[in-house]
Amino acid sequence: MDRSVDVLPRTWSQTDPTSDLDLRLTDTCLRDGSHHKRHQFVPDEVRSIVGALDAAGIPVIEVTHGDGLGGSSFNYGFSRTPEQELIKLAAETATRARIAFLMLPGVGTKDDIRAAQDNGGQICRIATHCTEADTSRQHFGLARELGLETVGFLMMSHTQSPETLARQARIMVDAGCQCVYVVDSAGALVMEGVADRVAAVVAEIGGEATVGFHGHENLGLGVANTVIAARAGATQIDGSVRRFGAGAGNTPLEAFIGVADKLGWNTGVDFLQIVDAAEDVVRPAMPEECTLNRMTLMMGYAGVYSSFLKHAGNAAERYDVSGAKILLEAGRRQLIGGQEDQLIDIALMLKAGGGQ
Ligand SMILES: CC[C@H](O)CC(=O)C(=O)O
Ligand SMILES: [Mn+2]
Repeated sequence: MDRSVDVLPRTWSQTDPTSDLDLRLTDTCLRDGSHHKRHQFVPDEVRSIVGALDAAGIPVIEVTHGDGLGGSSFNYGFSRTPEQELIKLAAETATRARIAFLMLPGVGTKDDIRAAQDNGGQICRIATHCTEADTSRQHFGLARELGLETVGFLMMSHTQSPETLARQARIMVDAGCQCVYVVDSAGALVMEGVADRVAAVVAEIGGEATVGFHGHENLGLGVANTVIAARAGATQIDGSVRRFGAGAGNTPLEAFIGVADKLGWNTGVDFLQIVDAAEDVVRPAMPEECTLNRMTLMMGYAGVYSSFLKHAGNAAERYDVSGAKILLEAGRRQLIGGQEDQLIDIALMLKAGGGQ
């Protein structure tokens, strides 16, 4: 059956130099969505989500604790099902998709990478704060030695200039990274800010490695930012079906796929199938929709790491202070991943009448 749908007239895109892009998509609802789910995925959810995304043609599916390999802990929240078990299930379920896993140096270890590969993971994504790429060297080295495909994540990219990001991307590529992502962890970037950063990274590493973009929806710009990232040269694109991710969620992948169809870009994903998967398979696994609200908007506005949302909400409730004010102060302090405990510090300061 021909499932193609009529798309808008392409008056503008006919003159667009990027009108025939081949993009490789990664769905991250089983990793970034783990933050939203408080790391409570169960095997049946992984089976059904991987089955549906794989059938629709999503080429890469990321599965890990939200904070990456080894993230299940008191600090970040314990996984209901061990992540290695979920990676194994995902790999057994996928017929075409490759399974990716994430690790943050210092949270996971090299042994975790080995175990993830033994369980069927094929793509090793190493995430560092965007000024700390040098901490990823040994992990890229090991991943390449093991024959894994490698991806680097420069998190909180809004905090640094395009030139700094390009230099950090160079460190990752020299260490063995095959694709560097500009990661808008806080959903704080506004279109040109994405384009400039992606373009600078492409100028530095293009020809040796590809460039990716990972967006968050905190200012409602996930799809727009991702489109402009692709126009600037990003060929690997992250998103989460139904936005299932931290903060207000990730770039909604099904919406991006529809937009890509209209622009004549190739994703290899069947739009009608992915829309059904979003509604019938992914949504039921979500505790609630990922929405724009006071807290998530504040994250984008103040530039706060999306995975802080639940931690800030917990601190606000526990100390009976404004969660939005906690986030504003977290943005002012430019907190980075691993500093979740400072959210409690901020809550206590607000409770004592400080920072009001
Ligand atoms: C804790 C890792 C983080 O969630 C990675 C990521 O998706 C991001 O920085 O946006
Ligand atoms: Mn993310």
